Amino acid sequence: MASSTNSEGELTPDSACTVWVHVALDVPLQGEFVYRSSVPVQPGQRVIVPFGNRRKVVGMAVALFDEPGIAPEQVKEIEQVLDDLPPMPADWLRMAAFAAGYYQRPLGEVMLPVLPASLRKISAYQGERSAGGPVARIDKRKARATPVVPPLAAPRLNVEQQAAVDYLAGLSAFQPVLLHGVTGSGKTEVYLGAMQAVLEQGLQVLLLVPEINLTPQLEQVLRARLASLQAGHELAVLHSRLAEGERLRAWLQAQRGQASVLLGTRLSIFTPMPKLGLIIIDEEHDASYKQQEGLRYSARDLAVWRARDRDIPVLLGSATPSLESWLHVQRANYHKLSLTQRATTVTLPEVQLVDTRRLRLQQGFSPQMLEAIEQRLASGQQSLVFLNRRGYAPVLSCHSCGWLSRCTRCTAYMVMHRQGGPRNELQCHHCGHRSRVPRACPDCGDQDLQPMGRGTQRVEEYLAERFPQARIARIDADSTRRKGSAEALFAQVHAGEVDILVGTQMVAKGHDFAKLGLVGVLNADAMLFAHDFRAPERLFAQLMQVAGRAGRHTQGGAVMIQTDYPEQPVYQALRRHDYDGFADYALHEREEIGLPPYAYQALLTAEARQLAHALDYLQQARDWLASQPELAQAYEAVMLYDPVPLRIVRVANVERAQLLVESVSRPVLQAFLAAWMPVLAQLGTACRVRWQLEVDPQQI
Ligand SMILES: Nc1ncnc2c1ncn2[C@@H]1O[C@H](COP(=O)(O)OP(=O)(O)OP(=O)(O)O)[C@@H](O)[C@H]1O
Ligand SMILES: [Zn+2]
Repeated sequence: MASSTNSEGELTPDSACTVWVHVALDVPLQGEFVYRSSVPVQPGQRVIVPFGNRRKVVGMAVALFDEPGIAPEQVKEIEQVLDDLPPMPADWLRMAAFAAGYYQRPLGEVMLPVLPASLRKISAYQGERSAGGPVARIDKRKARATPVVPPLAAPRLNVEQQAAVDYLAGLSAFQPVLLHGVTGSGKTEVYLGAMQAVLEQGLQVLLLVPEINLTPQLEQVLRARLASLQAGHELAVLHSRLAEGERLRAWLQAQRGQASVLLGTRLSIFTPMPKLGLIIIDEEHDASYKQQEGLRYSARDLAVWRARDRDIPVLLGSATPSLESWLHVQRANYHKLSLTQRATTVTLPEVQLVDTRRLRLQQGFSPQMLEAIEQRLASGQQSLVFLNRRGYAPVLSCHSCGWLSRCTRCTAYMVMHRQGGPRNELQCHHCGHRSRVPRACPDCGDQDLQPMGRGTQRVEEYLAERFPQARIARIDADSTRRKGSAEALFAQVHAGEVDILVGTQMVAKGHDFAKLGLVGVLNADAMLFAHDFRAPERLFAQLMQVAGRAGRHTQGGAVMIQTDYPEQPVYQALRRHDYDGFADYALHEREEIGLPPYAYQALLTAEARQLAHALDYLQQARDWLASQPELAQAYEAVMLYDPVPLRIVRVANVERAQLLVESVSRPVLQAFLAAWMPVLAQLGTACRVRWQLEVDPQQI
């Protein structure tokens, strides 16, 4: 007799015989793998199985069967069932299955990589140092004591905030809510208010933020607020910079229902939370919610899916909502709540466009901007200079022969980075290649090599020269590489130890700087004419966010944007703080051309040593549909564009091309992609190219 299963698909305890198990493995092969087990195993349990000739891997049991479905003698035995955790819950398995289907990835490539690393490492379970497995080890270790935070009561909410909280507190079933609040309107207080109502019912809250850098400030507020509530509520924080042990601990707190609130970046969406009652997504428009490698999921979209599946409300907050969410509001799929006023000051900062066409700039600065910085210095306020380009100069050039610092491996320039004298470097921001700055031109030997253009380092250098009395700090990916350095820099700004802050988009979002009066934006036009159709939307959001850092706690905040194109609709809408106007304009344009959110896209990318091979692969993938009259008809609503090289076609000596797939119908697109995947895999092997398919690409 084969083993018997009860109605939940679990093995009944008395079954001693073999059971056949589908196991999802983190290998790039579609489908699950069949194993046998003579000990009880349940779906959602991790198992150690032999794979290939000698390897062993951790997999996830996803289903049990009475029959193997293939010749039983080919089926290998599960080596160990890991039972240091209860099986992953059913809703978690459903979400993983949905993500695998929607993003066209093998189930194992979804389920395993999203777990804390030690839960899927053989060495954590077997061998001398495994000591009962990672869960037992972490449970034995004492948690690092968290600083005790003095409790902080909520401020008196204003009318709009209170109305938003009241509405949210009245929800108990699935309902997506868009909280559209101007910068500094106190969206965080609405999150906290909504959260409190859910916590009082003994439920858990998942709060997603786009950036690690935003967690410390929010974490502090959250701790203080939780401390002021009656019941002892625990907060867990999850992001990718955590050490492995810390990550596992936070994950376990959430998974065991001990943490009432989980604050985290996009990967937290995959954390099991048994009592989940509310999901909040801060800065919902932010591109960081989209994972750019491996499983290319959108944490925002999965959050809405998860909320629907769990039948709970989901709150999306932003000063500049994505056009996707805005359209959902127009179509009445999402309920909209608005905060139209700033919480602490009466007015939004004045936005001034500085027309740079006829101006003489000094190191990129207009006289107006320099004067404004000077005035703020005199009055003891901070200024933020925003430039979305790190390094010293984007390219180095030889004035006598025209040599430029090209990367030998990419179709891109090497960026000059100044680290002092002989340590000055050229760095390729695409492949990571680094080299010394040459003393003389490699082509003609001339010693007069000049940096062209400017990045944050050079701006910082110039400002130090121009305002010797000012305390200047720079925050970008370079200045914050060491763990803790971003926190330290932000703390300096908050403490008022900085007069002028130079930064990239890292400083643009979310931060609540109390003494910041002026925001100056350099080189905004660079994004205006980018090829991506989302460029204006992104530019608008970014500038609106960075502008929103000004004058949050003092009157008279001001924003200066330098541009050669002041008449562009993006800038005009910014001047008026007119998100609605911009969104209507942009949506109208998208509808006319049939672009997202009015259409759905997927992007097939191919990589090869030679561009022709990549293009050829894409062309064959495209031709496949045309060659099947029946399918071509069934997928009439799917449009396959011509294969094209990427704008930066070569990176690290690999040539890249892409093919865009589009349809007005999401289900039709999904069905087509599922049918197309095996063809892509087959062609990929035949053409020897690396390929990947991205659903809902954010960058094209
Ligand atoms: N009701 C209130 N009374 C007094 N202060 C408030 C109130 N609500 C919020 N604040 C304060 O207003 C400031 C701005 O709030 P918050 O950072 O939540 O804005 P936000 O809407 O998230 O803005 P952004 O989109 O720019 O990040 C904070 O310092 C916050 O403490
Ligand atoms: Zn390179």
